[in-house]
Amino acid sequence: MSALAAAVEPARSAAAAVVPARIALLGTGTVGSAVLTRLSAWSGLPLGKRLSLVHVANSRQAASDRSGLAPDEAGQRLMLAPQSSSLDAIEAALRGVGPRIVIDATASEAVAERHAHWLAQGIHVVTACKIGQGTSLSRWRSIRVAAAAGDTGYGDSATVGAGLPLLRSLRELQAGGDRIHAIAGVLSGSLAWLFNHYDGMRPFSALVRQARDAGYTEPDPRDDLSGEDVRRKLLILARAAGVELEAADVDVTSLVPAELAILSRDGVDAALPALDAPLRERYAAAYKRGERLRFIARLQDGRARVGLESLPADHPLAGGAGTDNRVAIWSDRYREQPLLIQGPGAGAEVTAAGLLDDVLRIAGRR
Ligand SMILES: NC(=O)C1=CN([C@@H]2O[C@H](COP(=O)(O)OP(=O)(O)OC[C@H]3O[C@@H](n4cnc5c(N)ncnc54)[C@H](OP(=O)(O)O)[C@@H]3O)[C@@H](O)[C@H]2O)C=CC1
Ligand SMILES: N[C@@H](CC=O)C(=O)O
Repeated sequence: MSALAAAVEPARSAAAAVVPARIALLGTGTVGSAVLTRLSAWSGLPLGKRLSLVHVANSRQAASDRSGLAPDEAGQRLMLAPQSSSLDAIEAALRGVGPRIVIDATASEAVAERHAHWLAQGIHVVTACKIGQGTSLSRWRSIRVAAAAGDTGYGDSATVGAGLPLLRSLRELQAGGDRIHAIAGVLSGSLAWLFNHYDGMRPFSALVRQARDAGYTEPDPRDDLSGEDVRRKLLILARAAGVELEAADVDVTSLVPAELAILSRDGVDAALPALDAPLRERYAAAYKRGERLRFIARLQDGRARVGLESLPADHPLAGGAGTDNRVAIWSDRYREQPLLIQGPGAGAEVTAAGLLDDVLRIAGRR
């Protein structure tokens, strides 16, 4: 063996000896399916060898295999699975050597309620769901306490900006000694898409259906239209910036008329046209002034608000296309001109990529 080969060999066998992280994926809808697609593209590649999918579940069924489920067969295995879905089954399914990671690709309160428990048990959590960190302050605190107690990671990149480097930038600025002064911007991918496409001619409700079918909205699009999804994202950003707000501290102006808000989920689609007349009026008024409608979140001096604003066409927050989020951050070093972060803020592929970035970061923590 040459000297070079002898030097390379131990490094190779150390890499080969890396124990893959064991993954439980919860949710196989828009985002969960894209996670499976991305994982299956890594089959046989070095990235894929670092991860072993041992459990997949939706709200109805679950499939587990300690030796690993092939991601491209997981959907089929789930359909044929005799096991009904239970959050109690996850710890047993993840048992074994190597880091254990739950990926939460649901919008489920019950799953979010378990985050702290898993973290305290030594199971890392990576989530696209904002309910864990973006609702009550007590739940946000319990997640942080549990992660410290369990020495576990909480991957939240996908919760705001669908994986855009927003939370990461806030944390890095503070780690570098900056205080965060203010945050303002478009935090909803679906509302960005809607107001980038709405021209006052087509009914707004038809666009909402299109955004839902493209996978940009929450499972219930009223969670976007009411501003609730943006409230959660602003709370996550604010708390990460050291401003520990309660949900009620955010002043939210909803786009959902009362007659739509009171319906059960089954009745929503048929009632969406209730949005059309009020939004046509808002659009016409903005158009007359040469302005653009944008759904904006603002945090400044401990005050937070979320709602539709009419902005001059050349306003820094009026730009962007498609589902673009566009967020300005003012801090000690970005005092006059803010740091501006822009990019797609919704969609299955970017969100799945954001989730798996966090998974790989955590799996590499050893
Ligand atoms: N869509 C996007 O662009 C983005 C979404 N997100 C977040 O990702 C999450 C998922 O969104 P999306 O994929 O669009 O939603 P979907 O409605 O398409 O999928 C949700 C999935 O969660 C499953 N589920 C519900 N409860 C449970 C449970 N107790 N155990 C296991 N699985 C469960 C559902 O099961 P079943 O199929 O049986 O109903 C479904 O498969 C949401 O929290 C959303 O806010 C974040 C960033 C971007
Ligand atoms: N429904 C959300 C999806 C991403 O979080 C949005 O529209 O931004």
